[in-house]
Amino acid sequence: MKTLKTRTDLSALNDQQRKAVLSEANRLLVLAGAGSGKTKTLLHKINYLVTDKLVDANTILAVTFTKNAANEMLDRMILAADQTRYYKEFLQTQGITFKDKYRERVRFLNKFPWLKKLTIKTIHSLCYQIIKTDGVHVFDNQFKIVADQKIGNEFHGNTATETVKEIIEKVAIELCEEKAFILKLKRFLLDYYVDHIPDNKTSEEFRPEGKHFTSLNGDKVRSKSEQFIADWLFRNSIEYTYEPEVKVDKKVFHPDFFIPQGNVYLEHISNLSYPSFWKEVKMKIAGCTCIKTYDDATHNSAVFNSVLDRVIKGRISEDLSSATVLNYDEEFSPFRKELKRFYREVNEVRNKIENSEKDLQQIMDEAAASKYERVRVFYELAIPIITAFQDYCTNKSYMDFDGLLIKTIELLENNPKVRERYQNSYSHILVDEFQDVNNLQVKLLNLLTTKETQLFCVGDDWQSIYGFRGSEISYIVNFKEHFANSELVTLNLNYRSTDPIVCASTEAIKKNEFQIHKDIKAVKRGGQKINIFYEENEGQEISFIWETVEKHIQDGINPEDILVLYRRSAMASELKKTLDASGHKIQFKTIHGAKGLEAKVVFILGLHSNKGGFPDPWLQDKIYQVIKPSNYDLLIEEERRLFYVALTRAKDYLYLISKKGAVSEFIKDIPKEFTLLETNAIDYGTNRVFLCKKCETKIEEHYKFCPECGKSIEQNHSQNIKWKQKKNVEQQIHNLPINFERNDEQILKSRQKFKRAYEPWTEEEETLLKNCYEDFSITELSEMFGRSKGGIQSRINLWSTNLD
Ligand SMILES: Nc1ncnc2c1ncn2[C@@H]1O[C@H](COP(=O)(O)OP(=O)(O)OP(=O)(O)O)[C@@H](O)[C@H]1O
Repeated sequence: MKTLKTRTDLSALNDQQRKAVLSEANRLLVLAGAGSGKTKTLLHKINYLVTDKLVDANTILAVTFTKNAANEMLDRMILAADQTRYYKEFLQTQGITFKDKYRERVRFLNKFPWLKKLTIKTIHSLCYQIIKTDGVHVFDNQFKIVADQKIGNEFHGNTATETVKEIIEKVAIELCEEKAFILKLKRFLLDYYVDHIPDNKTSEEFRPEGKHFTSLNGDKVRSKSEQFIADWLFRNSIEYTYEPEVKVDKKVFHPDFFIPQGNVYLEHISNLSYPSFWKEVKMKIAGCTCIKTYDDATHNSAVFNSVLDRVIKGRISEDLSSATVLNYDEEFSPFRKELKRFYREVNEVRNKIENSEKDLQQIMDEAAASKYERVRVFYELAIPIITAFQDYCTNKSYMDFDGLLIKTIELLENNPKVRERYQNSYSHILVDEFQDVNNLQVKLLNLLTTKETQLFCVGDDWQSIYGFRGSEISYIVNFKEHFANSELVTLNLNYRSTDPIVCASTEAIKKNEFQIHKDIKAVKRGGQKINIFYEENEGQEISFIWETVEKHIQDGINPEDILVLYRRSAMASELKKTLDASGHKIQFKTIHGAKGLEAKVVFILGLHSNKGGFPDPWLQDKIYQVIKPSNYDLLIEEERRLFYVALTRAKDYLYLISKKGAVSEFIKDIPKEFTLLETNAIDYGTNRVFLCKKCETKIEEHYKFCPECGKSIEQNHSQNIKWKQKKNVEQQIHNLPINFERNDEQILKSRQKFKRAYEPWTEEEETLLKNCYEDFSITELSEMFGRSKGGIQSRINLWSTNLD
């Protein structure tokens, strides 16, 4: 590319990056893969605008998605401006706090006044400023921000002391003062989060055998009808015993219920009940009153209610109209986890409704028409909570993040003078992470720009991962249709990761249909292949990661340059505890939270196909489909983009953690040429499979030679032999008796991990260890013997010292 003389130093950019910086287009999309210098290009563009184009820094607005990204942008601008290199050294100082960074950032911004004039903000922060200044037309401008979590000082302390989650529970508690509501909520939690009644079966069909239905007072009963009776008794505050034992003539009977207040037994008759004639006769002889209800009546709950009113209430002397008031804490104390999940789902629904085109009434009508009881009841509970939440926030002058956008749009749409003022304020608008914009954000950008405004967007459609929060990947994929007369520059060199990581991630994402094809090349050639670990037994993954982390730290990698990523926080909790206890301060992040980050060593947890693994297309839940129908393939595509983001955080070493026999489809998508098989064998079905060390062909265990290159399995696959040897030793250890009876808490805990923790070594065990310890690593021995690594090592040390 012909180089144009510029005052800004653009020598650190490649041709495409420079083309983007120099472009005069009023609408430009810089489309790139991960690690290709999007942010770097955007920052050079700002420098170029101010230095070469003499644009007033006051009129430049750079929009980021997170506060951290805005701070990082500012830091990178300061680093470029600071010739003394002091700021670089400061940022590299170990242990500096967030506050230290903030103070130093402000000090440096004061040193470079033009930097201070720039507006580098999150989109929410920009809206906040607009509403604070001009929002009196649309809201109480003394409002406070309310967020899902406690937030820092982004809004100058103007934040509510309570979080969204706290308010949701608060208004729900108020609604629970009405008995019908609290009982409906409890019934919902019990049916769908405790008993897990599936959508596609009628309740009656659901596991008719065994006691699988939880009644409102927590008993497990055998059928939906019995649950109905138990619930009816509970609602009416009538005490009962479920399946009491009755002895008549040395025979024991178990009628369904005993109601002491009326001294009656109740037997519910269904086509699954055992013949009751004989039982009845015997009970009558014994003088017990036994009333019956029939399954036919249960098909209509109103009918069944009146049956119970008639047959039971008449026999009870006490006045039931003064039935007890139910207490929220008492009712839900055994179900806090389920309640938390329910509120989380209500909040997801609330967020989605705010971002959707539909209003509450429409959602309510569509939910009421759902053919699934679970969906109908969920909305019967959620809509009153969401309405009460909105009223509460208006009353307190609270605004949430989506509210900020909605009110700003309303303000700019309805007040042309205010809109023009903002349009004139910004001649250049630069947007980072453009792939994650949603309808509201694009609406806002359109309101802030005129034909003359330069809109410079950078993004990567492969990294669009906020569809679940309403972002629309189509804005980046169809940029030209949304922004007339736009131009496109593509960046296709990855500076971050090694060749196998770039190739593997590019191959993985290519499985998506909805994407823009890009030919990404790694600048760093060579590098270690991706390491896949297949866990065979519980706890192995922790040992593997622990040892690998230690190995990298010994090799000189800074623990802060090691990143553990996961789809859901629960996947990492055990590992985090273990590593924290070992004193290693490595970074743990959800993949969503790792956006924009990079690290030398990355582990991705939970890549298995079982429930709670990865991919996890949770939005296919029918509850969310009421707001916006989404098809399964598109949800998997978003999961795959999330996988791509995770893979591309790694600079040099990448470890994927999976489970033997339940390998995530995403791992199978990575071509074998980019992966390395370390500790365990892959289970592709019933046979154990190894990769030939010479040509990496899959070879089943029973093969004598590699069918591809002819390499002998016996010679080449010591792993295979070793595996058999290991199984043999494990079997022998398994057959040894456990001789130790102590049950201290610490020992029990340790036993969950190591079967023989604290048990004295027996002669047989010691002989076994002596025979095989040279063939295995300490970790393998620890797994085989069910003892800690320290325990094994000290045993071995003992003999070596004795030998000396
Ligand atoms: N032209 C270049 N020459 C050398 N290094 C570069 C160049 N462009 C970018 N880099 C380096 O590549 C790395 C990634 O850059 P940057 O963070 O700007 O990428 P990105 O595209 O925004 O990444 P992502 O979208 O994956 O978060 C950084 O370490 C950056 O310094």
